[in-house]
Amino acid sequence: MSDLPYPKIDFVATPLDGCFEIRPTVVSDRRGFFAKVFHKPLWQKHGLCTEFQEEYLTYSVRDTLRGLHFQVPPMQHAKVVLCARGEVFDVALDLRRDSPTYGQHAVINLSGTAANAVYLPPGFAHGFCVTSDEALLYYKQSSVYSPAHDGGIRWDSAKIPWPVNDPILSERDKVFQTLSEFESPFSL
Ligand SMILES: Cc1cn([C@H]2C[C@H](O)[C@@H](COP(=O)(O)OP(=O)(O)O[C@H]3O[C@@H](C)C(=O)[C@@H](O)[C@H]3O)O2)c(=O)[nH]c1=O
Repeated sequence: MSDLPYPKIDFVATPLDGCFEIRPTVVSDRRGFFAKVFHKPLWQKHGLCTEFQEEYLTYSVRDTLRGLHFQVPPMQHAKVVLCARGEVFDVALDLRRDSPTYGQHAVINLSGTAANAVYLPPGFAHGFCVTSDEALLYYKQSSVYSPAHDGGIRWDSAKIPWPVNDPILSERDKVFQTLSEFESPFSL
């Protein structure tokens, strides 16, 4: 018996080491579709974290932008983000100070119909912008939420080609430090 999952899951490397798009095979029939995202042995084979401390959902309307968020050490975490409904322009920003891609980002378009997800290792900031009328995002994180370690980079300071110029932002997200002001506590 094969140890590979059915339906198949593809791991698409981004230019940022350790950050992946996870693409499940979507199997459709008259009822709708089935897609398997998580398969512990295969995630381990790709070097991904498989032990998570929190899972949560967020719902957002079109043009909402949340981010760019991270938790600093010792409460840093790996994060998995899946768009269960709608479409988002999702961004991973490398904040590992000794990384050859420090300050660079990857864009992954997530959608509820593709059932794809992004895996961000520790040392990344995450954000997204909603490009459909509404979007439901499902997260897994490898450490618990810690307000004292929760931080961010201002959304418009990292040369990210966001699909909106005037997004809906939280008051907190409007006033984060810029990427150039940020002194990274993350290492590879
Ligand atoms: C993230 C988080 C927030 N909260 C609280 C704090 C606040 O009262 C309320 C909403 O928090 P925020 O405004 O920070 O939520 P939000 O802006 O949606 O934060 C999220 O943004 C995206 C981009 C991510 O990557 C997530 O990990 C998370 O940081 O929920 C928790 O209780 N637990 C949590 O894990």
